[in-house]
Amino acid sequence: MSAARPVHVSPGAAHLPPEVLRLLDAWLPEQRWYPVPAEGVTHEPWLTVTFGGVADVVVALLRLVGPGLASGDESLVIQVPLVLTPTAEPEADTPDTEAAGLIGTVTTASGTATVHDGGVHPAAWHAYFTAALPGACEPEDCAELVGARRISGEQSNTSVVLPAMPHAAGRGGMLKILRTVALGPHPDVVIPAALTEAGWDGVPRYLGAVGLSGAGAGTRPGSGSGSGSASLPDAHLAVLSELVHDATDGFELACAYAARDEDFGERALELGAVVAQMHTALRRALGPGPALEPAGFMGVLRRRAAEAFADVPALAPQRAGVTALYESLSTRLSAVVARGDVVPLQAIHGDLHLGQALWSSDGWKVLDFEGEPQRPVSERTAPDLPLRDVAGMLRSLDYAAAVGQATDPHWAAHAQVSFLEGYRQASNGEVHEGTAHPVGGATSSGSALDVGTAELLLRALTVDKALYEVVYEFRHRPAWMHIPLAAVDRVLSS
Ligand SMILES: Nc1ncnc2c1ncn2[C@@H]1O[C@H](COP(=O)(O)OP(=O)(O)O)[C@@H](O)[C@H]1O
Ligand SMILES: O=P(O)(O)O[C@H]1O[C@H](CO)[C@@H](O[C@H]2O[C@H](CO)[C@@H](O)[C@H](O)[C@H]2O)[C@H](O)[C@H]1O
Repeated sequence: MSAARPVHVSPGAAHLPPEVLRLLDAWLPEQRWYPVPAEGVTHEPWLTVTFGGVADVVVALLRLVGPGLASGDESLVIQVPLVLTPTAEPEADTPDTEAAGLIGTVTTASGTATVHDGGVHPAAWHAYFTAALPGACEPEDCAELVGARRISGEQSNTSVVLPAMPHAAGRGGMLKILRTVALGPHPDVVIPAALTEAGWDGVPRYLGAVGLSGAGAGTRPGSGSGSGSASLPDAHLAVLSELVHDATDGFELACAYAARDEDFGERALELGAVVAQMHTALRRALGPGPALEPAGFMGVLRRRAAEAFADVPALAPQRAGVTALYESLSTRLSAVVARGDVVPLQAIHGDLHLGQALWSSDGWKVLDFEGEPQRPVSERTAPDLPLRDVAGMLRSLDYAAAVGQATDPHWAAHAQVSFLEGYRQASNGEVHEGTAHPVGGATSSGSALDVGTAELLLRALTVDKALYEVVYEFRHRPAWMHIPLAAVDRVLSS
């Protein structure tokens, strides 16, 4: 056993020869987690991270520079862990070596080295793991990493299952290497840490994190230490949590029900209750936010819609309907505020969908508090309306009906009504404590949204989510673009 490994941070491309950077320029845009369309984008080395006592693992933090991308502190930064291994012979590129994460071989003045993707390499997993957990093992006898494997699939980050890792409640860990690094404490660290500390068991228990400048807010004291320089930016690189055993992905579960036309009502009801409890736990753990300010809120909705219209020409016919819906909402919200009512904001999940929920023998567990990865982090972490998460789940149930090819035309609507009922029932418990409105997240202490405004708000947030999804599908899965496009149509004509 050793102490937690210190993390060393150097500016620019220290430890990374230009040959490696050139290799990455070609490889990065092909990765599923690459966050933007690659055309015209260059990769500018920002920081390089190494781990004390580990020779061959180097993490490149690269700023994405290009047309339409934010710059300076707002830049999109991607995390690229690499394993550089000196070798005598260049390794041939075959399907086997690709699966093992071989990016290529470089020859520099100091010799020839293979370059592997650290996201799929045990040496890098070990480096992160021992940086997150004090007293963790050495690589040669690391029982904790036995059987470790990266999970496959459409992920925005890189997650590694550690089935043998012991913890207070049993065995099994999940190491998540964050592919998009944000300046400041990362919500996928801070929120699970706060919910775990508050004792809410609807989230996999938080165990530790890796950060640049020491333990950021919400990390275990002493874990993930950086090299301690006061000038280092605060940013998280990875998070470690308990593995939820025998879990089924919520989206796969719902699609399987939809494919059989089986009633998903009971599961959806339970999920609604868990989402309501999550909102209560977040409000208690992180405190209430400020009141919603209609002009600013509507400004953000309109800007996001304008961005979606600019990105996806197929959305053009919806522009007038979206504008009219937002206009009605703006008028109603202004009236709410004018009569002295307050709509409080709070920490929310921010990108809630069925794939962020695991169904286990212990009920539903909620994952991935990163927020919508395509949004700037300041927007993602800002206090928001809990109703935004509700809209996210409603959209997801619609996706499950479409992807699972439910033939029952009421499958999605029935699941959505059950979800809302579960949310309402669990929120009603809260009203007695004077903290939450059963639908809209407004306070019950003399200042609630009227039902009409709450419903309009939910429609607008559903459209906002569906527009985000249209852009997401346009970039990543064009064959599914019809699903959110149809939803925009439906909400506008309802
Ligand atoms: N603690 C956990 N226990 C079991 N499975 C998990 C856990 N955390 C994540 N997963 C699985 O990994 C997948 C990806 O995790 P997630 O945090 O959503 O990553 P991403 O941001 O890359 O989408 C989830 O859909 C889930 O199937
Ligand atoms: O991978 P993340 O969890 O970061 O989220 C992104 O990818 C999701 C898809 O993997 C995407 O979700 C959309 O598709 C889901 C079905 O695959 C559906 O259940 C969701 O409702 C829908 O939004 C998510 O929007 C995106 O941020």
